Amino acid sequence: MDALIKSLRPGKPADAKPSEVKSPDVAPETRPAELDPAEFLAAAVRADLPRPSRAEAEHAVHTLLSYIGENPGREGLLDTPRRVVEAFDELYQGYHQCPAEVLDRTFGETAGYDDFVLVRDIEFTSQCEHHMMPFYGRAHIAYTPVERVVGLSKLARLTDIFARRLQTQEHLTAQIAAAIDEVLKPRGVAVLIEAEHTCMSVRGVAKHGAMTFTSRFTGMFRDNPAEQQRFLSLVRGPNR
Ligand SMILES: Nc1nc2c(ncn2[C@@H]2O[C@H](COP(=O)(O)OP(=O)(O)OP(=O)(O)O)[C@@H](O)[C@H]2O)c(=O)[nH]1
Ligand SMILES: [Zn+2]
Repeated sequence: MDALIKSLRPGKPADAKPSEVKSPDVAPETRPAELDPAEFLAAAVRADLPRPSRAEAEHAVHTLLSYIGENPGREGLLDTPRRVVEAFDELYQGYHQCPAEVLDRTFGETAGYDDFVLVRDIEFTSQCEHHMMPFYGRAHIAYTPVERVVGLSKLARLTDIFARRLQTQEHLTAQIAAAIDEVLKPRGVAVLIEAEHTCMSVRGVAKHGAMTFTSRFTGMFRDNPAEQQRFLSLVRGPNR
């Protein structure tokens, strides 16, 4: 796996802008610049980069409590900075996890299986990068394997790793598809995500129940409208 991640890091200079970095094997038009696999397939937190201490993070929560008009010294709030930082550790654990590793274990005994594999209704909760408020919903993921298949739970684990980072729904959708494409090299990937954003239901425009749909199709799903339609009808069809 290390070799895979290393092979995806084409000696990129630390200060290069993403737009200046070229992935060697992929035509530029097939993948947006921000989806450089060297960036998103490894764990995002690097041991060699300095991070604020836990005490500093708790102090920041203390400051926010004062900012909203609270008294951080009252009994009910004494442990709140610790709890909030622990909650952040949980909600943002995806920064410490490696998407490529999750897809590393594959199985070859598929009896010549040659159709797509669809895992529907993968529940997730993520945090929007604009407001740091939750958005939650379901991801539907299909891929058409070439010889080897991945464990089904790994598609859900992959979703969680990317969801447990600050995200936009579009970025989450694209990253899931790109990771599967990059590691499994399937004949195609289809990802559909439906989610409700609390930043537009409990604040701001306050529209409860508005659902956002995003999709990403690669390979045979992008090139063959019939396959795309078959995926969509299994995900959204009358048998639900
Ligand atoms: N495209 C996209 N937009 C998102 C996502 N999550 C939140 N947003 C939007 O991000 C936008 C941020 O808009 P801004 O005008 O900068 O921020 P704001 O003043 O808080 O906007 P309002 O939410 O309209 O009050 C809002 O329209 C949000 O609805 C997402 O996953 N994808
Ligand atoms: Zn938001």
